[in-house]
Amino acid sequence: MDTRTIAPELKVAASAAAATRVLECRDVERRFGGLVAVTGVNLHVDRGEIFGLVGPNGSGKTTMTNAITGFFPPQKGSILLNGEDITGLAPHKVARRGVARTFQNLALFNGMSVLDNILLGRHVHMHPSIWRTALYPWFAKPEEVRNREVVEEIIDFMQLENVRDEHVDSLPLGLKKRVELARALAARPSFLILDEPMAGMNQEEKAYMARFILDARDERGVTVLIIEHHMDIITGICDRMLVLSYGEVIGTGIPREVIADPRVVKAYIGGSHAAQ
Ligand SMILES: Nc1ncnc2c1ncn2[C@@H]1O[C@H](COP(=O)(O)OP(=O)(O)OP(=O)(O)O)[C@@H](O)[C@H]1O
Repeated sequence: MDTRTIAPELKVAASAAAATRVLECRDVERRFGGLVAVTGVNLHVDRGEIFGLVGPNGSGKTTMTNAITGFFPPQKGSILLNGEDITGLAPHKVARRGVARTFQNLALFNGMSVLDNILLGRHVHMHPSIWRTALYPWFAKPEEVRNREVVEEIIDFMQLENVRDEHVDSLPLGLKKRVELARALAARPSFLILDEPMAGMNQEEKAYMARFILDARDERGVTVLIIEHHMDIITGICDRMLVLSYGEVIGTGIPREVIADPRVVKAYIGGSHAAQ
């Protein structure tokens, strides 16, 4: 396209949109053997948004997060983070660009304390090599102090003071999920992907978790993509949402409008998850 034909005000608007766009997925497709897990998925998440990704079981939600974070890159399409193409970048490199995630199934280290689990979230910021640290330990000292400071601040933010020295395996599910969120936040991400952070929680635990997610956005400036089956949470905290069904987008926009869309209602009633 000849850009000279585009009106200046449109160019300004386009560059402003690009500046606020944290994540953009363009025409993403991922297959596993003959199975098309997701295809033709376009989505974007703007800075400061909480964006909901929903859909019945097997609709491709985790596949999308794995494509974004580099675990299973797309075979077609592209993924842009802050305007830069990160398609196919290794997971640790995506993490270094400020992306953190939690997992659908808890990925905590059971034999370790809450504090040590959260400290592991700092690994993306640990620079000295093992050899340098072993030979010249004073290099590592300031960094270790800094990591401890960050972790203490996160423990305070996530209200985990009372259980900081407990082994994570002794904690109830709601607290384990909170520790996982704390570990992700310890990386000081600018973009956070939460895969079913409230699965298995009771109403009170869900309300707490929703509060922490909102605070992470409001007080720490974190942009959030959340996969969640609880529709009350999606409508309660998400600015926008997108619905997948059989790997394709069937609805996107403001939650209260999207959940009223007949295609979305049908997908949920036909799927194994009823809208809750
Ligand atoms: N690593 C993999 N190897 C093979 N098939 C996979 C893999 N990951 C996902 N799939 C398949 O891709 C499809 C989409 O799965 P995905 O886990 O992305 O769905 P989902 O929406 O996250 O489901 P759920 O809500 O149950 O977590 C499914 O048919 C699944 O079996």
